[in-house]
Amino acid sequence: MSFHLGLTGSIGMGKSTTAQMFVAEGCALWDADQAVHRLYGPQGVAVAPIGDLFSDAIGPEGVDRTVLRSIIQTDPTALPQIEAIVHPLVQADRAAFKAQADADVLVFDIPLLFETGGEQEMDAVACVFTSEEEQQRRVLARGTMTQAQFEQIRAKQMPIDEKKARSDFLIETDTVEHAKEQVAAILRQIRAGQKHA
Ligand SMILES: CC(C)(COP(=O)(O)OP(=O)(O)OC[C@H]1O[C@@H](n2cnc3c(N)ncnc32)[C@H](O)[C@@H]1O)[C@@H](O)C(=O)NCCC(=O)NCCS
Ligand SMILES: Nc1ncnc2c1ncn2[C@@H]1O[C@H](COP(=O)(O)OP(=O)(O)OP(=O)(O)O)[C@@H](O)[C@H]1O
Repeated sequence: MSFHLGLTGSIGMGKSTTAQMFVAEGCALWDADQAVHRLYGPQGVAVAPIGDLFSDAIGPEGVDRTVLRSIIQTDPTALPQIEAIVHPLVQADRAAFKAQADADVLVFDIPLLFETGGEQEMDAVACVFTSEEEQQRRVLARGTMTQAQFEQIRAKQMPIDEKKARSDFLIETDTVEHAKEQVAAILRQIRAGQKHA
């Protein structure tokens, strides 16, 4: 039986970067945002149902995220409708991964883990965190979201302090080296059969 570790945190706090550190230590990874990318891609299963609601958001590459971000910004009903389409498809993708994954530790990178009750499927949860100032700096430095779009998404997420309080392990993403040390320590505990710090 493999160990199921949920990896969460707020937008831009370092989930994807930290997830790759778990992969480097021999874990198998499932990434919810990457699953959404597959669903939105040219052959993606979410393209047709999203197109039925927001035809402007469909282009030659599937769902156009720039258009979708601006629709979400101006129409408060848009994101719940998109989630109703996307979340069941993401859930099915995760089930397919679980059915075939072959590693002692499976890591599930899920930004909305607690918001969607996904922690119930996990043996433990690790939460990445950094300060809100650093979070904003990192997200805006990517240049994909405006400040207003970032704030709208952040406001939808559970506050980071609550995520931290509900997690078994914490990973501070202040430097890459520090995060790697924390990942290695967590895996030592899990592999030694100890869930809690
Ligand atoms: C809002 C969208 C257009 C932003 O796309 P973009 O390419 O800029 O960002 P990306 O997809 O990489 O997501 C970045 C981060 O935004 C946050 N985020 C994304 N969707 C949501 C959401 N529905 N609620 C709260 N936070 C979200 C997460 O922290 C995520 O890691 C896109 O994320 C989307 O279509 N989201 C709806 C599907 C969804 O709920 N995905 C979350 C994982 S299941
Ligand atoms: N341990 C770390 N030390 C320094 N910088 C980091 C660390 N981890 C992540 N970062 C930086 O923070 C930014 C966001 O990281 P990453 O994309 O991993 O976050 P995320 O939580 O997956 O984001 P999102 O929620 O938007 O998908 C990147 O620029 C990355 O280089």
